[in-house]
Amino acid sequence: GRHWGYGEENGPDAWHKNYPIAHGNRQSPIDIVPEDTVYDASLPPIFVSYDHCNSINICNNGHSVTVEFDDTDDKTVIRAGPLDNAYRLKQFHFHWGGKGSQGSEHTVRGKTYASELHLVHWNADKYKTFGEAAAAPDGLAVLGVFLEIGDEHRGLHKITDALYMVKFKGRVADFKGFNPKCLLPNSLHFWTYPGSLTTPPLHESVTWIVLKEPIIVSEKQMGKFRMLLFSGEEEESRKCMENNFRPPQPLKGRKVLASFD
Ligand SMILES: CN[C@H]1CN(c2cccc(OC)c2)S(=O)(=O)c2sc(S(N)(=O)=O)cc21
Ligand SMILES: [Zn+2]
Repeated sequence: GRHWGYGEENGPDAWHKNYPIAHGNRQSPIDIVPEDTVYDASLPPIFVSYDHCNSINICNNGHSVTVEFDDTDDKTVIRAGPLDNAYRLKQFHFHWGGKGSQGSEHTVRGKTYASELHLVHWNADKYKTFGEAAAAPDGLAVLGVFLEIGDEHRGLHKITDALYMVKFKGRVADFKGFNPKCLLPNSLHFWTYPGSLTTPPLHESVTWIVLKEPIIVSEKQMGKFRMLLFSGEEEESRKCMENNFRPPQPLKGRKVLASFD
């Protein structure tokens, strides 16, 4: 049937037809209003252990470009912060705009960024498989990092130089030994709130950890993401992969905690 996407017909406003949870009480992304967040001095810092990094491949899934990791043991995890367990890195991917500075999913007092990086982790202490965790209320933790246009980012080059290999939907290429630690900003100050996947199946299983400090990337590097296609090689209509972001969703009374004052 009609697969979900970001077009006129199958975009975020239509997702509720096949995924009624789209109108749920803990949907993501949200607009983060700093003055409405609650500073929680008891929130420990997040602890990122990405040292034994083991990326496997880079893939164009028709919605974004993802880098997948070997999550068969606790080599690459995040802990602490709002989390009660160690959460294993499964994949990271991006959302971005068509031009200028829209493209992020979370916004900060209405400000959009050019792109947003999502590092997707699952609670392997508590759940046996990723799929099981992805459907559980405390199953996933996604670390969100804003990308702002400025000077070029040295760590992002390895990614943007590999995008030509996965131009078309369905393409997968080897992409070993990439350590996403180089994509994190200096400060790990974060906002956190209970939310959902921002794409179908929209499971309300994500503890969101959104870093306040953006990383800086160049317009040229962002342009390389827009050379990706939503469509497969065999399709005649070639649609550039861009504006693959869901707009902010109702907060529905949720509290956003801040790890910093
Ligand atoms: C297509 N995008 C999603 C893919 N996933 C997925 C795949 C299979 C099953 C499943 O639930 C059972 C989820 S995922 O968990 O890796 C994520 S994380 C995420 S975001 N933008 O909120 O960070 C979107 C998606
Ligand atoms: Zn995402």
